[in-house]
Amino acid sequence: MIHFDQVSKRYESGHEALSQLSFEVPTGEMAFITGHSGAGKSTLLKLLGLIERPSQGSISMDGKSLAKIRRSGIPKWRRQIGMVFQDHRLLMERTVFANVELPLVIGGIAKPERARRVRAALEKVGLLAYERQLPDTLSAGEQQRVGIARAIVARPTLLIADEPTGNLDPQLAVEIMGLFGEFQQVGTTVLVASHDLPLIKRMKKRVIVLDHGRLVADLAAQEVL
Ligand SMILES: Nc1ncnc2c1ncn2[C@@H]1O[C@H](COP(=O)(O)OP(=O)(O)OP(=O)(O)O)[C@@H](O)[C@H]1O
Repeated sequence: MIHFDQVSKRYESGHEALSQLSFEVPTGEMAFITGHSGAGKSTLLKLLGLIERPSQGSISMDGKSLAKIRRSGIPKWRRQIGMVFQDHRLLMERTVFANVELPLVIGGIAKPERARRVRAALEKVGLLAYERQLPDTLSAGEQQRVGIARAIVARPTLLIADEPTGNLDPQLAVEIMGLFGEFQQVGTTVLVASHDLPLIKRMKKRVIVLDHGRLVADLAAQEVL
């Protein structure tokens, strides 16, 4: 269970990106975070990844307060979270295999186990045949799938994705969102920031709507028409 309790985030510029945000996401649920540009979607996900800290309020996951995690504990925290970005942030001079392997290297997983898990993750996103290639020989959609494989390879309990389909054509976007749905089906909690309303409606998952940093609507999956 993720719990945001009266969370506000004011950047050093003085801008309040999130205001008194409270909501819960049960373990294993998939939810979209939507809202206009600047509504605070990325900020919300950054708080979960401990890329930013709240100015007020508290965030917890499975009863553990994120405020208690110090700087030295951040790498360990991030190992249980998979993060996907719009600009996938792949290492272009490393192979697809090496990119996906990276979180496992950082996590100290032994080599044979790494190879097994990397191949399982690549198979999941349909890219096993590409493991020796460099990312820039792949299409945009394929590169995004490498980013997703990297995010799930360490079997995170929480997957967060910030506009993961922003650069993709509609058909590819549907496929990528479908992949997130599959991860949810195997028990991962999935939070996706997106402003692609037609695609969100199609997915029929919970939708949390932000407006100028405030939560203005929270629709259960069955309310999404
Ligand atoms: N590091 C920062 N310093 C100052 N202000 C910031 C910072 N990051 C974000 N903001 C501001 O906070 C507000 C929320 O930004 P955020 O990126 O969370 O919105 P968003 O909903 O993800 O927008 P978009 O859809 O355009 O990515 C915006 O007004 C933005 O300019």
